[in-house]
Amino acid sequence: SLSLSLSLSLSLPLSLAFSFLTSPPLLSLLLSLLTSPSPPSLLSLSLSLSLSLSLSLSLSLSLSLSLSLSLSLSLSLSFSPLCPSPLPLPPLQDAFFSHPLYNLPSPAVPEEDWLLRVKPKAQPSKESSLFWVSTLQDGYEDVQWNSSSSSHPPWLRFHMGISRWELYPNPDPNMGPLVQQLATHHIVSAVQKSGGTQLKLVMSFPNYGQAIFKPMKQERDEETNFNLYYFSDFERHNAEIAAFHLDRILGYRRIPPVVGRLVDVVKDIKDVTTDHKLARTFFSSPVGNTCFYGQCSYYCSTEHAVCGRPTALEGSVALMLPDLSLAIRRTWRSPWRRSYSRSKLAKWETEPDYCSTVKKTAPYDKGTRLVDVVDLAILDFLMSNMDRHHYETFEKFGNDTFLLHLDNGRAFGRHSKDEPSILAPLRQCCRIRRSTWLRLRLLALPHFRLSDVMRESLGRDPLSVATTPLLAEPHLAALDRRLTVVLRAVNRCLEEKGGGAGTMGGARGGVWDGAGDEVVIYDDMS
Ligand SMILES: Nc1ncnc2c1ncn2[C@@H]1O[C@H](COP(=O)(O)OP(=O)(O)OP(=O)(O)O)[C@@H](O)[C@H]1O
Ligand SMILES: [Mn+2]
Repeated sequence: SLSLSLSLSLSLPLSLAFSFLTSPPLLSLLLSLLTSPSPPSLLSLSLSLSLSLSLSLSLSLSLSLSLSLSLSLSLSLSFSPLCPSPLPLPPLQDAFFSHPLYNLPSPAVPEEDWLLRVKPKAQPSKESSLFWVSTLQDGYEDVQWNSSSSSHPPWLRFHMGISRWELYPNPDPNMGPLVQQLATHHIVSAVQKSGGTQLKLVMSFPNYGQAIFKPMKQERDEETNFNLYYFSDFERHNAEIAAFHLDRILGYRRIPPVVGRLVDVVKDIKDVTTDHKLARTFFSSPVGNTCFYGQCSYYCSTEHAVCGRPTALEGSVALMLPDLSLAIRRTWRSPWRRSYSRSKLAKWETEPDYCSTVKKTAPYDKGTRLVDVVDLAILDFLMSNMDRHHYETFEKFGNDTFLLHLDNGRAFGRHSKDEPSILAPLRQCCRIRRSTWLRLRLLALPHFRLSDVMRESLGRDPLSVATTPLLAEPHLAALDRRLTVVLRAVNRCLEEKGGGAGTMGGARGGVWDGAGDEVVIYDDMS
């Protein structure tokens, strides 16, 4: 079944097999079939099952049925109990992202630079369809997911759009529908995600999409206790959301989409979970709120439970990357990793010439890897994330590829203080991509001010449409302050190295010839 999955034929039986493999519960599978919006016959079935359906909804649904399948898909979003109607999200494209610096000419993506490929005429094997017919008699046979991308659900279109240099393009017409679904789609299953230190859940949607849910643990305007080490800090759901926006505004596009969402602890988690260990940790607090704490190595105890009000719980929902069986990821230890000890310092903190060693070490001695680590350091400095011990890449692309910026929950903990050491890669190596540098300078201009662009961008998150801003104003102000620190660091490098801006011949992925150790600006634009 692994080789079948690899062919990614996108037929329903196969994706069923797939979702069965990735999320064990058969029950949720049945449920997802019932609520699957794809085939009209099934849709009406799920309609008749739904009690809370209003007249206007069924009207618009039948309308959309005659129009197209994908339309009915987005309409079924309104089933979520906490979101009675689709949120009025403004269009995601705006003047800012139309700027030429966000639309650099790039050659067409060669076939081998896509992470996943659809086999155009792949048919499910007899064996696998028979296997599924036995349990799910009628229903899915009519479904035709073909290679035309308009028939794919947004999460799948996102997966199909991942390439060697970015997770998604700009502009991305798929981003709106994808964000909308993450924010409103019916949750058919929620189980604890294994691995990692803090509590998080994997949620599944009726169209087989999956997402990682991190619950709110800290109020948005709360600052992290100054006596707390970065490695014992809480993870913040709004940091995950804000990091996605910031990464996109910096023009990186290396963080999977994350949205804010209010879930119902009972209906969306407790009632649908097949995770017995998780289910056992639910309880009612003294004031009658429903709480749970799960099982993990930090903060998973009654004292650190997450609680609904009385059942509504805020959290971040991050789209899951393609399953590891389809796209293996490689984990790299960051050369500027902290010691994760209260008493020890890391090598880079004591050796002033640390970067010259890194520059000679593979894979940092060639290509874009070093400037990509600098890009990541800039993102982390802006949001004050000290917890970047590792980063990941897609194995398929070898060393010439972008870095995934996953796990940003410990960012945006403090606004009143900057952490200069996070910028060490930039300060010590004195190298930065030209495109990054130019975009940073753009974001320092009064009419494109970083804090303003962030405020506007975050304002489009479904959660801030519904409640209060996702980042408190002092955090936004800190972004502008830190941006000037980054630009000053680049200027200092240029002064020290005699304005050593030069072309290195190689554009994206070009081979670093090692000749220009003095070059500050890595030319990725020629
Ligand atoms: N959007 C995603 N899609 C798929 N896998 C993901 C995604 N985000 C994170 N992961 C994987 O899950 C792992 C744990 O997630 P994350 O790092 O966010 O949690 P954590 O509790 O902070 O973990 P740790 O304590 O190890 O840092 C990551 O190392 C990554 O491999
Ligand atoms: Mn982490």
